[in-house]
Amino acid sequence: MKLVLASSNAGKLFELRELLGDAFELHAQSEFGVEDAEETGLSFIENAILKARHASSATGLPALGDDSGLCVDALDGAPGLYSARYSGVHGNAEANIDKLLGNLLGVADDARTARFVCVLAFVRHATDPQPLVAEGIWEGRVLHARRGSNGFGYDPVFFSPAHGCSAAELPTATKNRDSHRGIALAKLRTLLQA
Ligand SMILES: O=P(O)(O)OP(=O)(O)OP(=O)(O)OC[C@H]1O[C@@H](n2cnc3c(O)ncnc32)[C@H](O)[C@@H]1O
Ligand SMILES: [Mg+2]
Repeated sequence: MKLVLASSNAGKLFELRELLGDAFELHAQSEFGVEDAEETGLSFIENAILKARHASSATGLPALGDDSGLCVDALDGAPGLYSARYSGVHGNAEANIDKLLGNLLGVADDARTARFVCVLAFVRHATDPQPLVAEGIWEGRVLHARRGSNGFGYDPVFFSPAHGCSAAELPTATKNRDSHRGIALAKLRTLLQA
C-alpha cells in the first residue's frame, strides 16, 4: 500500500519505515511539497487526525498522522502536546531538553516520572469519516543529564526502567519494539487487518 506520512520529522519517518516494512510504501509529505498542518487540536488524537487529513487532502493518497510527545508528571503533563516547540523554537531538541532539565532542577528521581505518548491516525482519504486511531504509551522518567546518541528528540533524557537505560542508548530495533510509537503501530496494524 502506498501512503503518505503526514510529518516533517525525520526521526519519525525513519522509525515508521522500519516498523512498517516492505508491505507499505511510506512517502514523506515533503516529497509532495506538503507543508506542515496547523496543530490546533487540544489532544494528541485531534492533532494526529488533523495532520493525516491535511496530507491526504494535498496528495490524494491515504495518510498516516503521528502526534506524540513527552508528558512529565511534575510539570502537570508538560511539555505534552507542545513537546516539539517547548523552548519556543520548533524542532530544536537541544534547547527543548535544556528547558526541560532546567524546569526539573532539584526534583528527585522518584518525582521525575514521565511517559512518551504517540497517537497514530490513518485516513483512507481526506474526508474519511472513520479514521483508524491507535495510541501507545511508554513509561519512564526524566534523567538529570543526557545519555546516549541514538533516536531523536527527548530520547537522551528519557530513562526506561524496563530496559535500564535511556531511549537514546537503545538500538533502533529495541526502541521500535517497545516504544510508544511501536506500540501504537502494532495496534494500528491490527485495526488495518480487521
Ligand atoms: O508534527 P510533525 O511534523 O509530525 O513533527 P513534530 O516533530 O512537530 O512532531 P509532534 O508535533 O508530534 O511533536 C512531537 C515531539 O515530541 C517528541 N517526541 C515524540 N516522539 C519521540 C520519541 O520517540 N523520542 C523522543 N522524542 C519524541 C519530539 O520532541 C517531537 O518533536
Ligand atoms: Mg508537530
